[in-house]
Formats: sequence, C-alpha cells, structure tokens
Amino acid sequence: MKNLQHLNKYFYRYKWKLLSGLVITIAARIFAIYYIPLIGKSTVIIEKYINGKVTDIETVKSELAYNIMLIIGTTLIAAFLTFLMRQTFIVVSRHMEYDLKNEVFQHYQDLSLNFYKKNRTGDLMNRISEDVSKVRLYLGPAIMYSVTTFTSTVVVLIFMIQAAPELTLYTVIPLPVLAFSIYKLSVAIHKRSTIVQQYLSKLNTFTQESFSGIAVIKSYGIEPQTNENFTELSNGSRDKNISLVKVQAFFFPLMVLLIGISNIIVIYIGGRQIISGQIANIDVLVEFILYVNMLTWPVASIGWVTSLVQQADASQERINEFLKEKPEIINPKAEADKIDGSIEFKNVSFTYDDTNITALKNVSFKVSKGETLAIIGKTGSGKSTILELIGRLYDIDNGELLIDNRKINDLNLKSLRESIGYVPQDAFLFSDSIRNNIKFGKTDATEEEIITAAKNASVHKNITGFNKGYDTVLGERGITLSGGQKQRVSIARAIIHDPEILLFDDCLSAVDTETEEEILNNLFEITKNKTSIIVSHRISSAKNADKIMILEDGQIVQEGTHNDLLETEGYYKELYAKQLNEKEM
Ligand SMILES: Nc1ncnc2c1ncn2[C@@H]1O[C@H](COP(=O)(O)OP(=O)(O)OP(=O)(O)O)[C@@H](O)[C@H]1O
Repeated sequence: MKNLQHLNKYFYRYKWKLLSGLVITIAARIFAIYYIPLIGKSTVIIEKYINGKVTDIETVKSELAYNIMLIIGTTLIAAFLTFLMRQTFIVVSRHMEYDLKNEVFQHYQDLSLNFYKKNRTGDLMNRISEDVSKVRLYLGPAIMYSVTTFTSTVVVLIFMIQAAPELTLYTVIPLPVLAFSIYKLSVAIHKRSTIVQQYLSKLNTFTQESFSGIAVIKSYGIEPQTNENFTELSNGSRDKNISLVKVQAFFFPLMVLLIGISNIIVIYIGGRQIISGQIANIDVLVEFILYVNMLTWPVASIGWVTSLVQQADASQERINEFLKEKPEIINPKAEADKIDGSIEFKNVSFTYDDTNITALKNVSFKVSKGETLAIIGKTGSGKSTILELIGRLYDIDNGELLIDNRKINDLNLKSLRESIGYVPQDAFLFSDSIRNNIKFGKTDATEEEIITAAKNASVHKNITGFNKGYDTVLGERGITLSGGQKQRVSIARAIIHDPEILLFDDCLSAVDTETEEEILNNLFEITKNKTSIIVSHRISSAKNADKIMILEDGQIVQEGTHNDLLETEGYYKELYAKQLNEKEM
C-alpha cells in the first residue's frame, strides 16, 4: 500500500468532494437498511394476528400498508443517494486520473535523453496509460466500495446490536477468518499483478516497434517470424493473466461461504434463543437473516476491492519508479540569459554512460559570433556529439564548454535552448500539417515568416506542389515526404525562430548537390550574424565555412580553411579528391 501514498495529495486536492461523497454514502446506507426493521415490524403484526393477540384485520392491513409505503419511500431515496454517490466518487476519480497522467507526462518531458535511451517507448506508454488506468480503479471504484462496505457494515452492526447483542457476537465469528484469508490472497495478487503489468509492457513495446519498423519487417519478409514472436509474448501475457484470475477467483466463493456460515449461526443459535425465550419475537430472526444477507455484497466486494488495491499498488510502484527518476540536466537558475552565440570548447572530453564509448577526447575549438564552422569526419568520429553537447542534451565530463565566455552549465537552460536552431541528423516531423511542423520552431509565426523560412530551406516549391500546400498533413494520416524534403522542412523549422546559434547535423545528405548549393547560399545570408556549425560528409557543404575541423575517433586531427586543408596531406584532401572524382564520373 505504501506506493499508493503518492496519491494522497490528490485525495487532499479533492477532499471536499470526497467528504460529500462520504456523507451521501452514509445517508444512502441508512435509507437502504431501513426496510429491514419495517419487515420485522410487519412480521410481528402478522404473528400477533395469527396468535390472536390482534383481532382487527383492518388494523393489520393499515399497518402493513403504512410499512409498504415507508419501504417504497426509503428505497427510492436510497436509490437516488446511491446514484449521487457514484456520480461523486467516479467523477472525482476521473479528475484524479487526468491529474496523474499530466504529472507523469510532464515528468517524462523533464527527463533527460539518457532516460529515453534506458527505457523503451512501449514501456513508457504502458505506464502512462495501462498503469494509470489500474490506479484509477483504486481512486474511484475501490474507494467507493470501501466506503460503502465500511458504512454498510457499521450501520448493519448498529441495527443488529440494537436488536440482539449476543446473537450479533456469534454472527461475526467468521470475520477474523475473512481478514486472514484476504491478507493471504492480497499478497499473491500483488505479486501476480506486477508480473502481468511487466508482460503487458513487453507486449506493448514489441507491438509499437513492429508498427514503427513495419517497412523493414515487410522488406525482409519476416512477418511470420514477427507473428511468432508476438504470439509467444502474448501467450506469456495470457498465462500470467490466467494465474492472476485464478487467485482472484477464490475471493467470491470464500465470501459466500463465510456469509453462509453466518446464516447458519443465525438460524441455529437464534432458533435456540427463541425456543429458550431469550429472544421474545420471531422478527429478530427474520431481521438477522436480512441483515446478514445485506452484508453479502459489501463483504464479497472486499475481495474485489482488495484485488483492485493490490493491482493499483503494483501499477503505482511502476509509475513511482519513473517519477523518482531525476532529470540529469538541471537548469541552474530561473532568470533568463541573453545569449550572443560564441562557442568555445576547452579540452572537452565526453563518454556516453550507457555504452562507455568515449566520443570526444580533449577537443578544443572556438567559433565566434558571425562565424561558420564545418565539421567533417568519418562516421562515429563524434561530430553529432559536439552538437548535442552545445544543446546541453548531455553534460560534459571534463574540460570546459563556454557560450559567450560563460560556462554552459551556468546559463539558463531555456534561454540556451531557445537561442539554438538544431537540425538533427534524422529529421523528425510530427503527424501534423507542414505549416504546423514549421511553426513548431516559432508558434506565433506569421504566414509570411513560414513561407520565407520554407523558401530559404528550398522546400517552398515542393510544398506548393502538394494539393493542400502548407496544410498537407504528414505522417500516419497523411503523405510521406522524401528524405530530402523532410530534411528541408526540418531546416525551415530551425531557421524560422531566428536563433543566435544554428546547428546543422548532416542535414543536406539527402538532397542533390544543386539544391544543396541553393540552400547553402540562402544559409550564407541567414547566418551572417550568427554562429553556425555544419556537420557534413560532403566537401561541398563545408568548403565555404570560415573554419573546417576534421574529427577522427573523437579527436581533432586537422583544422583550417578549405584552401589551407587542400594544401595539407590528410583526410580532407583525400575526401576532396574522391568527391571530385565522383562528380566527374
Ligand atoms: N546516444 C548515444 N549513446 C551511446 N553512445 C553513443 C550515442 N551516440 C553516439 N554514441 C557513440 O559515440 C560515438 C560518436 O558518435 P557520434 O554520433 O557523435 O558520431 P558522428 O561522427 O556524428 O557519426 P555519424 O557521421 O555516423 O553521424 C560513436 O561511437 C557512437 O557509437
């Protein structure tokens, strides 16, 4: 249960609504039980008439009619109050579910990139949807039925004690057995629920990855194997669910058995007490049978509620596990910073935690405002890592990374990221219109700004060529852009908000050399007063930069201008010759 303590703040937030729910429940239970003494009274009057103690049939009839009217009235009120009770508890639980989902989502957003590498998307999705839904069953139905069970039991016991205290004592004898069995079963349910949720996460992850990678699966023709893997996982999930259901299935019969025992006790001991004259009238026996049966549903629901609570606890444990994760990248201060854009690396080294790969070793360079640096190097040499460190997606291990001569970790994180326009290597576009994808970089952008950005990224003509132009929807529900078109929309998104620093990570690799030339010319104008870094495998993208840096295995092996590097033997000169050859061929 301790995992569920996290939710207490929500109970506190909705305390007044919950309190009114409690009052309504108590009233509903009192009205619901009221028919039992009325039935008892009716039995007595009939008994008296049979025994000849009352002779006037009209008195009997009018008393019975009066009791029936009261029974109908109290039952109607009880029904209305029960409706209100459900409205209160279930509606509140939906509010709490919404709050919890928001809390989890916001926390996911705050977590660093490393967290997303360590955990799989299917698992993240499962915890925010399936697990939160399980927790909702605790927040709503479980709480509601607990309140109902508790109030019903208290109200019924009060009525029973008033009628016959000693008989009440005998009737509740099975309760300790009930408590013990509930405890035993809950432990088993908790264990099995955790496993069920873990399996569900695995299944979701597998499904999500199969859909995302459907093109690869189809092109390799491995659908049968994928189906087999899915069946295996889903069989596992089914078996775990069945093992959970088996334990849950014990509850109901157990409750019915215990209630049955109480009924036998009432009839046996109550009957003996009536015979011995300890209990005066038969109505007590009738009322007791009804009281005990009235307890059947609340007592039986204890099993169900326990199971819900245990499952919710297991789910909340999984949610808490992520909520406890702290963002690795911390914003040092609340005040915004004005960023000009000069960048300096001083002996920077960086090792990725998860792979232990040292991606950068003692890297030092400087790019002043208005300058363009091009980084060239073989694959895996650390080019993208440099850009990610400038955006503080990771923190450096050693050395100093300075922005405007200030340590990057001392700058307001939001200001830093707002001053950067980053075009990643694999352009990601959302399933939304092209307009909204470009506006993502500046939500209040005007139509003119959107078009200018698209023109500068040389993608305007492509967009206007689509039937719906800028309203063309991309992704799952819409068209799929070519690799080069995606890259250019992604460039438009980065330049639209006019950032001080522009980082282009091999983002022209999928466009032809002519378009590349056109974009570079546009960028040359745009980046005049900015700091820009272009990562590329092509000499054509790098040659006009103020400075070119060659990376190899995380170290700078050559640097200079295009002309400097052509005069030096090394990777750049070789690459130039190779690419020139390819062009001529
Ligand atoms: N997120 C990551 N987690 C762990 N290791 C990583 C991560 N990203 C990169 N690496 C490793 O760090 C090294 C440098 O990678 P990086 O992506 O910076 O190279 P790159 O020069 O940009 O390569 P490419 O030209 O292929 O994009 C590689 O060995 C890579 O395997």
